[in-house]
Amino acid sequence: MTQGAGIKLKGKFITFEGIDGAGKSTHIGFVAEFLAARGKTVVSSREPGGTPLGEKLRELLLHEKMHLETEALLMFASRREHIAQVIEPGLARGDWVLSDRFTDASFAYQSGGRGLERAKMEALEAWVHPHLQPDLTLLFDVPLEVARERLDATRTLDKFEREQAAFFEKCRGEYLRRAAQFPGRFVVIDSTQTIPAIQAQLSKVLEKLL
Ligand SMILES: Nc1ncnc2c1ncn2[C@@H]1O[C@H](COP(=O)(O)OP(=O)(O)OP(=O)(O)O)[C@@H](O)[C@H]1O
Ligand SMILES: Cc1cn([C@H]2C[C@H](O)[C@@H](COP(=O)(O)O)O2)c(=O)[nH]c1=O
Repeated sequence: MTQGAGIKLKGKFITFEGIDGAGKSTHIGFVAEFLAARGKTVVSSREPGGTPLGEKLRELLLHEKMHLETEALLMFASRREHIAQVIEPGLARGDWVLSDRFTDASFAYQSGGRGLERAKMEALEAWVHPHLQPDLTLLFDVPLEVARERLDATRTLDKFEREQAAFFEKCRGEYLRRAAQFPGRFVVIDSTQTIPAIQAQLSKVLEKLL
């Protein structure tokens, strides 16, 4: 059970991670329906974003050039608001909170991809959510050529999605490093599988958490 500082958090917190185009957003709806069908109240959200202020920060983060440390700080500013307004109130009510990305994305993108020292990221994490970690992190893992093909087929690319292959290799590497560091909360999903095969795997993982 996730614990806040002195606050009993009764719900469960599940995060969805992966490089852009890995397929995580595709599966959030499935997980929400799976849990709702089993009587859970589900809150689905995303980062950066998830609150009115967070969505404004998202626009800046996805479309404006900025210093790397500004980018990291704004990611955590959006997160602080998201935790205060959405994540902790939801968990305190006993809801299941699903977030399309959380702090692992900052490690993957700002540290892995862009090279910001991990110690700075750890300091921000310790400041912004010292007592909160996901109960489960689903890491959708794909080779970046597959992710790129999926993105190119579907949308206009934002600032991150326009990055070069080497950037995404480093993001993916950092995600996999964190999955190895925290095996108790990460489940790595081979996202080259078909959508039904992934949903079957997700069902088994979720059954264990119910
Ligand atoms: N397992 C899969 N097989 C084939 N296509 C998939 C699979 N998973 C997702 N897709 C397709 O790939 C595209 C990107 O998926 P999705 O938007 O879920 O990725 P994402 O990881 O959330 O990307 P981003 O982080 O950039 O939002 C979508 O068109 C989706 O239908
Ligand atoms: C939370 C978070 C996100 N990012 C990046 C990762 C993605 O490229 C975008 C968000 O877009 P999505 O389509 O909603 O996945 O933001 C990041 O660099 N650092 C973070 O902490």
